[in-house]
Amino acid sequence: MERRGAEWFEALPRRIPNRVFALVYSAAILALFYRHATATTHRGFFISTWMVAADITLAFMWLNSQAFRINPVASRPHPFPEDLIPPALDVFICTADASKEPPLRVAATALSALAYDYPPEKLTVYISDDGASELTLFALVEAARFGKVWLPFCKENRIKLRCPQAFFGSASVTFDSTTLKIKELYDNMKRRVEDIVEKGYVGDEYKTKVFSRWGKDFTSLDHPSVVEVLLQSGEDIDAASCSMPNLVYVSRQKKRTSNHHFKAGALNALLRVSATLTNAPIILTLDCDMISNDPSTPQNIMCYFLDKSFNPNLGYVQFPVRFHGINKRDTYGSEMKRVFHINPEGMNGFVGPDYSGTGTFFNRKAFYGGPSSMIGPRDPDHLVKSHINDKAILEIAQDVTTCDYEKGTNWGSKIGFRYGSLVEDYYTGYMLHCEGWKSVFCNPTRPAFLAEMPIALNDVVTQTKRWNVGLLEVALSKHNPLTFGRRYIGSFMAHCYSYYAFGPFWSIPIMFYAFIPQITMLINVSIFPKASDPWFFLNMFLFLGAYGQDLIEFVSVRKWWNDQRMWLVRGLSSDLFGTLEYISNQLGIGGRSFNVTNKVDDEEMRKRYDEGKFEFGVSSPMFVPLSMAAIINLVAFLGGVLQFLKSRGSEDMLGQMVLTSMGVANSLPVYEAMVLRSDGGRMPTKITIISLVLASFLFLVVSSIANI
Ligand SMILES: O=c1ccn([C@@H]2O[C@H](COP(=O)(O)OP(=O)(O)O[C@H]3O[C@H](CO)[C@@H](O)[C@H](O)[C@H]3O)[C@@H](O)[C@H]2O)c(=O)[nH]1
Ligand SMILES: [Mn+2]
Repeated sequence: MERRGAEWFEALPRRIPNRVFALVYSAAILALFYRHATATTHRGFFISTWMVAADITLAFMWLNSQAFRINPVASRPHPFPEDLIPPALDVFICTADASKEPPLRVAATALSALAYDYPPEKLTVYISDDGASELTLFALVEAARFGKVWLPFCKENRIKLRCPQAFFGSASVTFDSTTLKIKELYDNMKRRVEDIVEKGYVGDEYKTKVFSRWGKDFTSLDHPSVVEVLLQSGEDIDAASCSMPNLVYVSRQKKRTSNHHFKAGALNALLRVSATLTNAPIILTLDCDMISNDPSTPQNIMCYFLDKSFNPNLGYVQFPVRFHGINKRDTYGSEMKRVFHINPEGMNGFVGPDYSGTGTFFNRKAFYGGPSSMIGPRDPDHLVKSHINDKAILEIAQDVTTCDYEKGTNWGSKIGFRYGSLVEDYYTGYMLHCEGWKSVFCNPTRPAFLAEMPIALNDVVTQTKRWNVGLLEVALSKHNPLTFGRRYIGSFMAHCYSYYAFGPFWSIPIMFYAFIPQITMLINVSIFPKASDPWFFLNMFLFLGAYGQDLIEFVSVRKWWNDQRMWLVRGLSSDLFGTLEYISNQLGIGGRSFNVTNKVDDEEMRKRYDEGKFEFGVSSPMFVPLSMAAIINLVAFLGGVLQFLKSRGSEDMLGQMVLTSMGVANSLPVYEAMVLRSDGGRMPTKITIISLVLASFLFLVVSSIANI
């Protein structure tokens, strides 16, 4: 399964120590289970069972994670072969809710893609608006106009960051007279858009033909399909008399009664519209907050698709999702270094990285069956000859975005982006790999894209809860990576995918280790080996070994610390609640929904975030288990300190004390938010009280069954 070809790939040196460590660590795991099987302790049945379940889950996840570590490989970029003509490129940008995704931001993202250093007659930017918002459309109309000065300005000055919002906000800009003039134009545009957004509708003075569909019966949940060409290459000329690229606004038809399949459905609609209008062989998918940070990206990746010496079955090129606006200590571990940087390198050594949903260049053919089993369209290479603004063509484009179009077809099952999981990105990439497509991870020093992450804890865990529901939808389906996937992509890749799919199960060990050692220590029940027992060192080795390896891969101690804390926080919130939501969906209670991540900035909140404070603020039930853990750990810690002072049981309890101290250190921001803070981000008193009550209850329950 290993990837060959020295000129394209470079094996990373860490794979050797990784393999050695994996051997040692797996011996330690075996020893642990040997002890579980043979040791006679005075733990009760209930606690022993949960402990074994916790340790089995940890061992299973550890086994999965080894697949990422066994053969990490970096890709070597190749210069674009000069004698080749660049193919056409269709860029897909999705937006879904103008109240959570500010129209100005969507427009700025579109501008950053329109401004690519790419032949304008070969570049088309498609916006899919699942919110069917005239405000978003208005912002895009404004962007199309502003683009006519912005594009030549960027190209003449060789600007790299071509999202106007980010560019004017960055510290390195020198404001000469031209720059100031452009900034004024941008500010005017910004003001117009923000005024309209504030009003909530587009006034008559701005109502051009493109808004004609928005009428009385037009709502975001029920409306006909809209396809509007806002810029047309060859027709629209910029301020330097060069052609503009194409810009197309699409809002697929919606009916209350049909299933829209969320983002996957939106992307499939774009696949068909673009096949009708431009049919570029290469497609870039972007979220509406993912701006381009490097105008040469499309040129740079074409080598993978065009160079004959590279794998002809290349399905997609994945860039790491990198973020701007993350605070220095990365409070919520939002960088997701493991998911977006370390693990993709691990998969790059086999079939290739998973699909992250954004920052991905696709081979259009990958959406139509396996490399050797294409299932339509009849002529995937057809060149679109008519004008994209041609009336007949636009009618076809409208037709392919109606609710009924997909009925009785393979869309979402065998072709296009796949339906059935709320992580359509993960699921689609996985299915493409199973069909035989390969992918490649491209991680240039200068980030190709910059995205944003939520800055309130509730938004963070709500996002991961949705991911968890989607992951379980794959894990517990007939496409389970370990049974189905293994047959097509091999064991290593299957374990990589399994690592994510079963991620929500982290809550089994995390809940155990957050509550049980602490409560049992309070009632003087020892559950780990004594400090003088040689087995104690085994436990310490397993604990420190896993954490240590994680730290080494992370490099920055502070970021690592916050990242491991978020792992625990997720285990006590989104992993648990995601699993519960998945179960209730399966039972038919409550429908599946894609809760769009909030991208609106609150100034006060941003200030607190930049200071590194946790943002609780809202009374979210997901804060309850982690508050309970904070309380129980603190009480146990104080109790433990007393016991140690009296030097009673210190030998028996050392392991439990180590975990409790770790729990308290991790909970410091929770105590602060409960007691010390008075700002809007403090822990709501209601949550604190509920947690106190439930923590006491849990204490009573566990202490009464601890010896059973
Ligand atoms: O019905 C929907 C719902 C969402 N979106 C768009 O999907 C994108 C991602 O949504 P967001 O709320 O930002 O979700 P995140 O969890 O931040 O997104 C991550 O996770 C998603 C899967 O859950 C992937 O689709 C994304 O690419 C990936 O960045 C956004 O551009 C949305 O506008 C739609 O087009 N239609
Ligand atoms: Mn997002």
